[in-house]
Amino acid sequence: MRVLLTGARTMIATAWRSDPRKTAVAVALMAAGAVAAPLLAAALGWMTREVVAGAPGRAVLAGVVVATLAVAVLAFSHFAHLAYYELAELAELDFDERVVEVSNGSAGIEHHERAEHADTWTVLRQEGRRFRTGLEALLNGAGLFLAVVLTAVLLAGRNPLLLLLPVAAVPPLLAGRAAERVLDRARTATAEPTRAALNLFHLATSARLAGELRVSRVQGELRARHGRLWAEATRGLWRAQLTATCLRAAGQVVFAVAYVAGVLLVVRDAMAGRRGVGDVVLVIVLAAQVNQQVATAVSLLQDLQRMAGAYRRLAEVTASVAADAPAPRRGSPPRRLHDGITLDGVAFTYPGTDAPVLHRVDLHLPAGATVAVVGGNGAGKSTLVKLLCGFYRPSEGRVLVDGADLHGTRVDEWRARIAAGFQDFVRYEFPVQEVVGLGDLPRVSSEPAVLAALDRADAAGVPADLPDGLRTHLGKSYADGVELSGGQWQKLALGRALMREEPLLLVLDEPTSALDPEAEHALFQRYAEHAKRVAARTGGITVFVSHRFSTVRSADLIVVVEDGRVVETGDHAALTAAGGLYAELFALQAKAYG
Ligand SMILES: Nc1ncnc2c1ncn2[C@@H]1O[C@H](COP(=O)(O)OP(=O)(O)OP(=O)(O)O)[C@@H](O)[C@H]1O
Repeated sequence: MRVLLTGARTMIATAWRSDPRKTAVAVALMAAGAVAAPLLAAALGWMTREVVAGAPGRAVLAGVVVATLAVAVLAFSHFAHLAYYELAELAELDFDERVVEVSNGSAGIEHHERAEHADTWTVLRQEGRRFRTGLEALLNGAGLFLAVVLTAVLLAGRNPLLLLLPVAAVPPLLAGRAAERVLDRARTATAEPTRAALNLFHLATSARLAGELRVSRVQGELRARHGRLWAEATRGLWRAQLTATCLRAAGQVVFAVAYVAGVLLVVRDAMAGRRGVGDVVLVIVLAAQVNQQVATAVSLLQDLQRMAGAYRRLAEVTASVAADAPAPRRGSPPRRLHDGITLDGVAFTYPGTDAPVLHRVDLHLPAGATVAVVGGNGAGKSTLVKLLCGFYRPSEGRVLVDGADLHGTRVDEWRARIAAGFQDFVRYEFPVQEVVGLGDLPRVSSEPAVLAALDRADAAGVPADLPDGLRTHLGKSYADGVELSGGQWQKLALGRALMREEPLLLVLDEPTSALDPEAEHALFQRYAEHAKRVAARTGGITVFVSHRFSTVRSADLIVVVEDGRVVETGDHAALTAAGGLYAELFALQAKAYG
């Protein structure tokens, strides 16, 4: 209930903040439309009385009132709908913005990785779309409340026993709430197959992946798996729908009995001469409205509960993201590195898993060095990079930046001093200028800065080949958007990573996997020279993760990672002379590339 009230308050406050006049008009129209219905029943009773009494003048007047109220019942809610349509859009936008804010609201990325949060995110993304209904329900609910009060007053005036009619509306309401709880549980329980099915649907309809799917001829298999997952989710939801429908029907039966009893009561009063025929008409119409009011209340309650459920989930996620947040940090990163970055006995296990991914890593990355991290798939290279960026805190040990624990350093300041290019990069569907410029937000509009970054990334040719150069809009979401090749997207992403000119730490986690080995090698050489010049001023470190040994041979320090352990470190000459894993793998790759 508290969540429901909080959700309702938040929605109304959002609507009021965004447009007080429209909110007031919507509420007023809704209220007028709601009270018009019981007033119509009263006017019908009045008209009947006048007709029976043979008073044509008053009967005509009553008829005009009846007609006016009948039109009002239809028209008011229609106009109110127009008024609150825009408000509902704003409420939905507000909710979406909160979800985005919470999603990015912590320094780390733990809350995205935890399986127990994944279901909540799935439901939240879907529920955001239903917010329009939530606000409508709220406004309709306020109008309904007025209508119920007026109806109760009119009924009590005919026979106090008729007040039991609204009381009989309670069981359907309770049944409706129970039904919604059943559905809510089912939605959470089926979130996993729903998410998996949506993922398969996305794979099977993505233009980017269409080629691979055709070549590997897995479309049929994907369709079958999608069908199975969908059927599993639907089965769970259907069972819950069945239970919910039975619960609601049981509640409605209770009211139906009370309705029949109420009408019989007033008919008996009329036959005994205690009531006129006008009162019978009034009660028959009003009692039917109570029925309608109950049905509306039940469905409104469902919408409101659904909205409250979405707010509850949002509150849970917000609380857990806040709980994941580290204690306030005081330290600032140095302006330049003197000693470098040290991993001191670092071990790491991903949250929600048991198996350690890094085991007691001791490693020193000297200031000003270009460092290459090599190793097989799943060795732990990207995890190492994530710890350097401060996405996670090591489970054991410390990451020291010039001797100061990274955990005690303000994350936002550390992030402002580093730059990164990831294997899994973002494809922003913006103009090229922004796609690259976003790597250094304050200079997002600076053309010279973007051109220089593209030059460092050896990617100046990408905009040069596009119809509007840096102004070319990218991506398929726009009619005039241009689609790039995987390698071109990757080059722009690399340019973005190189926007910051003097980072203390630049991590490039396989940012060139779509390039051929020679291009990658040339790029690394070129960038390493630039990095050396910058490093002389700032002591900045460049960490390059790659599978290709030919690329990394000129690095000052090569770190070989295997099964979560650093097994060798040194430069190319030292490592080949040592004749260990690096020497073996280097020789293997050299032979393979001829
Ligand atoms: N978010 C995660 N949650 C749980 N385990 C993870 C997560 N990310 C990676 N792992 C596990 O950690 C191990 C190391 O993964 P990591 O991505 O660091 O390897 P990598 O050396 O970068 O591999 P690749 O070269 O294939 O990219 C793997 O066994 C992987 O399954």
